[in-house]
Amino acid sequence: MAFSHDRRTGARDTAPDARAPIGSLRTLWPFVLRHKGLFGAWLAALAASSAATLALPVAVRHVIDRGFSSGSNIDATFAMVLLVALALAFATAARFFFVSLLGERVVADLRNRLYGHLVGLDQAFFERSRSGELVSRLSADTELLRSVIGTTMSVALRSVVTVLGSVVMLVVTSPKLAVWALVGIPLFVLPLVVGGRRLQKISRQSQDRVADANALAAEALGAIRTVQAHAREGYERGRFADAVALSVATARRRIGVQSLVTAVAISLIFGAIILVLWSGAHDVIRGDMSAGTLGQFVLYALLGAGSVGALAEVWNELQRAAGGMGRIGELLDEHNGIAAPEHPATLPRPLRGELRFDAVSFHYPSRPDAPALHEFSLRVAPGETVALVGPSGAGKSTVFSVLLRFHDPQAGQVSVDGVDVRRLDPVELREAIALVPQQPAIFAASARDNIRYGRLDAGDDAIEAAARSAEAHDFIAALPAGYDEQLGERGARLSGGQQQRIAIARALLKDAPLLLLDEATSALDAQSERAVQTALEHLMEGRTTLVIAHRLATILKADRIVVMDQGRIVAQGTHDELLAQGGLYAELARLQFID
Ligand SMILES: Nc1ncnc2c1ncn2[C@@H]1O[C@H](COP(=O)(O)OP(=O)(O)OP(=O)(O)O)[C@@H](O)[C@H]1O
Repeated sequence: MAFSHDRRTGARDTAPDARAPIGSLRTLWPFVLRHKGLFGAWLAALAASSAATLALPVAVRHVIDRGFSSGSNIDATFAMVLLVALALAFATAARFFFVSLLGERVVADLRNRLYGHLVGLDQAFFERSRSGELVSRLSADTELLRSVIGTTMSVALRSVVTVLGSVVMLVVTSPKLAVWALVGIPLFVLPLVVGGRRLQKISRQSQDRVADANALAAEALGAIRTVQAHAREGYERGRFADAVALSVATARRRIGVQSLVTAVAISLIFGAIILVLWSGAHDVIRGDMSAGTLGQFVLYALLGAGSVGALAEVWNELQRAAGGMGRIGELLDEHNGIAAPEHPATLPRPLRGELRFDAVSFHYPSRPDAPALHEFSLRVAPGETVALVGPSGAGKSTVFSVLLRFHDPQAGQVSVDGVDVRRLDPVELREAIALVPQQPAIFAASARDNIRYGRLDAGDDAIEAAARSAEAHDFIAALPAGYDEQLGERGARLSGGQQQRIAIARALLKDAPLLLLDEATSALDAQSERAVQTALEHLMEGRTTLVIAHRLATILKADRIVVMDQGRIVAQGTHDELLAQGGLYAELARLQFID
């Protein structure tokens, strides 16, 4: 198993689950409270805009009753209406501004908090989760919450205020019609709520089908070299087309239901208005009510009904958001199994660089019955270079993992200069170790910044010196933009040997006393091979080195060779000694290092 290889590229997003307890949204509250000023400003703007909304029908009544008759103060009436409208405009703008900004700020805090938490979690967590899913929680779920705060929460509170306000004003305007309306409104809102629910369920299925198609595309595009090398473009086109067709079929059902709901909604709303108008018209004709009052009543009824409808919609959205928040909450609750002890020990300075493994037994959390290391004991003297060799799956990479505290062994002890690594802060431990993985991670940044990853405060001179020492200077200098050349995602613009030399330069810059080297298995051409070899020799100088060796040159240079099989050490010695013993090493040497 390659030490640095990341196999978790799961691109498939999990569909947000339908319902979750609204209570999980409470987790958001502390994030909102951090912006008390914005929150308060929003509430103030909300109060103002609701007051203006509720005043508008009264203004309209005045227009109808007095605005058209000569003699009354027509200018003053219209000026008042204009004033209410302007107040509504500005209060609404302010409300939108404050609540949207609040949403952005809260979501930004939440994303920072979540990402900060995630990058610090232990390897066991990353082994059981898929990186695609984590990214989707960081993006899709937090996005959901942005809309909750920026829109849903705003609509909810505004609608509650409007519903209550309209009910009061309906009763004030015409108690008799109010009874009609209060019985009628729920009757016509109910079918809409039911239809909305159903619509939402189908919508979700439809989104899931779109996500499936996207996941398929992401997977194929991510492995485009494999796809093309197998000449499977046609096959992939077919698979994608099938997924898209399925999503259209699901969308068709959604569109159908949506059309039906629209027809029912419009019939019901107009039916209700006509009913109220009809009954009110009789009152107006009899002279029991003014035309303006009827107008005012209808407007309040519309406002109230619209807000009840909005609340029903908001409820569904809140539940979706609660689902998102629930999943984020779960991630925030994940605790780091490899945390620093309360009073961490410190490593001696300068570090001598002695490594000890004492009867270390370890199995991966997902494989309790398959020990990856079995009573593994090894002492590496300061400055010594030990080569680990063994068949695939022997546990070589696992030795690195327990030393780096990516995992803690179930039994035994790992120590550096006599200090048990479990007593150290993992950050201090890892600062003392330079790791050159088999497949170095090259970031989508400049060559300079990629090397600087080894020591963030390194100056340009130090970076160049490290690159020279790593035999990387010449090829970097020959790039069109030199050290400023962007290396492309995953180092797409570099050869394998060049990527390795960048990783070596990074390790040289880090200048840590302990070196873990996972030699690449892939063969390089002779020239590149020699450059990498020279770079490695510079890197190993004066450091305690553990190297997972695949090349004879490296093995011959090591002070000692440790042969591993099934998590144990089966033999140790020099190349000649081990060859003379025969056994596993002789077999491996024949297959791997000696043509
Ligand atoms: N993350 C993991 N979860 C579960 N099991 C694992 C994990 N990583 C490795 N293993 C298992 O632990 C054992 C030791 O693996 P390890 O990667 O240490 O071997 P290796 O000697 O480095 O092999 P290779 O030379 O192929 O890289 C193997 O049986 C492997 O399947």
